[in-house]
Amino acid sequence: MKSLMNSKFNGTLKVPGDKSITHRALMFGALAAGTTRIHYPLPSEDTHRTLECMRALGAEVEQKQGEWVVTSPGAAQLHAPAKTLYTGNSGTTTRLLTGLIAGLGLTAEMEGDESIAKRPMDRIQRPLAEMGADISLKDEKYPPIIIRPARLSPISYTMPMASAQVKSAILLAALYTEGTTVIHEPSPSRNHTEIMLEQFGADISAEDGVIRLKGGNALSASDVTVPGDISSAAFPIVLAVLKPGSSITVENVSLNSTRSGILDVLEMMGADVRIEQTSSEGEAIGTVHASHTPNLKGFDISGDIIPRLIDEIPIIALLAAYSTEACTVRDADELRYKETDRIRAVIDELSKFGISFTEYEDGFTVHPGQVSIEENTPVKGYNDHRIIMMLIISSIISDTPIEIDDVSAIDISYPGFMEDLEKLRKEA
Ligand SMILES: O=C(O)C1=C[C@@H](OP(=O)(O)O)[C@@H](O)[C@H](O)C1
Ligand SMILES: C=C(OP(=O)(O)O)C(=O)O
Repeated sequence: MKSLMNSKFNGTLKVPGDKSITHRALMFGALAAGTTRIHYPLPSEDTHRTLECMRALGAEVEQKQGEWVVTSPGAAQLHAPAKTLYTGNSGTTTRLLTGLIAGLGLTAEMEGDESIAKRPMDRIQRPLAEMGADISLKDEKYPPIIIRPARLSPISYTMPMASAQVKSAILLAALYTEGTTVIHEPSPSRNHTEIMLEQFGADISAEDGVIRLKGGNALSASDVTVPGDISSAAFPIVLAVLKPGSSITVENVSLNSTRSGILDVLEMMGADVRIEQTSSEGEAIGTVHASHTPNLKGFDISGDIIPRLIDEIPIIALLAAYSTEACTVRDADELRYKETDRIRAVIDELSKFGISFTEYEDGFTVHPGQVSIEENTPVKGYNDHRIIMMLIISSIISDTPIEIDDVSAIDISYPGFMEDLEKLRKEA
């Protein structure tokens, strides 16, 4: 990390593929008979967990450079896994797969790492049980998850929280039911499942927060090209905005409006960020140019924008620390149920750099002030990739090395993160 101090960051970058889209392409590829080619998938810890689970259900997945090829006998020929499925650190794998397996009427046991063991699964168990699924949880809430065969029926479900994982688990379970499942979303959450299901031939519509899926259509294998992940791009983009002398371009990144809330926040703050959309068919894709901007304005965000930037809130907290005005995030209680309690983690660790917060149950206010890091301050990454990458960016901006307990979790979502920063580095 020392080599990244006293530097400017300039140049053009392509970040690794979108994690949410890669998970879904593997799952839909396994459900569709035939061959699905996934171009530029994200080869990360989390997506490898989904890949291995699809193999355990009977799909073949060939990993080539820049392409994964899923060959499946089709949903009806998939089988119960021989062993407990291991979902590692991945909430998306755990929740979506529970819906998928319940929908296929198979038996399976599923467990993950220490963090997954603390993430609530009753949020998917409830609607799936309403459909008729037989799912047991530890203490009625946590993994390990046991799924037993059952015949499912469509439901009409109003989601209590905006969660693409809950929505997607229900949609996957609904694929093979007779009739139409209707889901009401309180706020728009990421819609990759809806976009990809349509591409794979499902009878699905989404309008004004209501998603309708008519079960019974077999999915057709289809090729998927995965754009760069905006949640990964967020780190170099914020680095460029905060670091004097920096200016970067991120190409081929997802601009899906259910994911691009961080770009709206940067605009509210008056950051020098320019966006060019290059494709709007299916998943919107484009280029983001970001340059250093002094005197950033404050922001006050809550409501519908929150699911659109939920995973970016740790790095947005750092951005807020460099604003000349107070910045507030509310309605983000979902952050307490991620890899770690991200509200606590952000406040506990950034407070060590002299950043002043007011904490709320559902968010925080960052107060304007001087960020000052003492050399080699020990900080915790909580094994949470997004917290660790945010801490690394904070250290680089301050030109002060810090001691992070463990950085290996970066590979959950952004393999090559440090190498990408190194490529953009120019001596100051
Ligand atoms: O569906 C997905 O791919 C994801 C949904 C979000 O979680 P929730 O559904 O819990 O909001 C997000 O935080 C996660 O990183 C990925
Ligand atoms: C919350 C995240 O992922 P998951 O829920 O899949 O573990 C994330 O990537 O920030």
